[in-house]
Amino acid sequence: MNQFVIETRSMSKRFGNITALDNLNIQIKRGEFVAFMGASGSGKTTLLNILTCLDVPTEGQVILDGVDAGSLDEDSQRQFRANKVGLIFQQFHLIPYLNVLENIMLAQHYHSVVDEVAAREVLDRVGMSHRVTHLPKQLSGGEQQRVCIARALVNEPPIIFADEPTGNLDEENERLVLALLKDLNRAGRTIIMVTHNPDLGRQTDRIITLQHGRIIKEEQICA
Ligand SMILES: Nc1ncnc2c1ncn2[C@@H]1O[C@H](COP(=O)(O)OP(=O)(O)OP(=O)(O)O)[C@@H](O)[C@H]1O
Repeated sequence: MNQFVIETRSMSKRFGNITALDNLNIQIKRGEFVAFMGASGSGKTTLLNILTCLDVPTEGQVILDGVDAGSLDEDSQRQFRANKVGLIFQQFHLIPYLNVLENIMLAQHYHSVVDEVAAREVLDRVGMSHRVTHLPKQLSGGEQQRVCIARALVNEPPIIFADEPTGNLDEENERLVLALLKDLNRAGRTIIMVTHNPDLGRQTDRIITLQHGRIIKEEQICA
């Protein structure tokens, strides 16, 4: 098996005459926890969109779990997202009129089969089993993010993408969410996190800093 779960080869993305990503060669090992950092407009979101098959590069290759993403049709891209990827967002994106348990079961429904026991188990893992019948608006930001982590986990994806996962949280919840991500990483999941926060970045294995769509710095973090 290829040791890299994600690889980009001379990959660029242009929007008209704007170069959002410029000739990127990135290799992420299975089980790594990597932080992408960089100022606003440096290309982080564009990169995440491409690595999750929501967008395609203009040039170069993206190899996802050994498969050339350029060779995937739309259906296979959807399957890749459903089977391999869990997404955690800054803005949570929970369905407001579904309760906590239903939000998790909806993610199961889109993936395969609905299994209430498994849904409750994953909520237990993030410490949210006492809030299953609450609506998202009845939860604090930290609690909502824990539900999002449960939703990202419920289908057991090998790769988790977290886009500013603590951007809307206070320090205590930031610590809690990061601890959860670290636990998942220790359990073998690859985690790719976009963050503006250098303190968070330093708690991963590696920080890759982008500027104007290029890598300007890579730091290996020693625990
Ligand atoms: N759909 C688009 N059309 C045109 N230009 C775009 C599009 N998406 C992104 N860009 C441009 O590409 C560059 C990179 O944007 P991107 O959103 O990836 O940056 P970012 O690092 O995620 O920024 P932020 O931290 O503010 O979210 C910017 O110059 C942006 O204006």
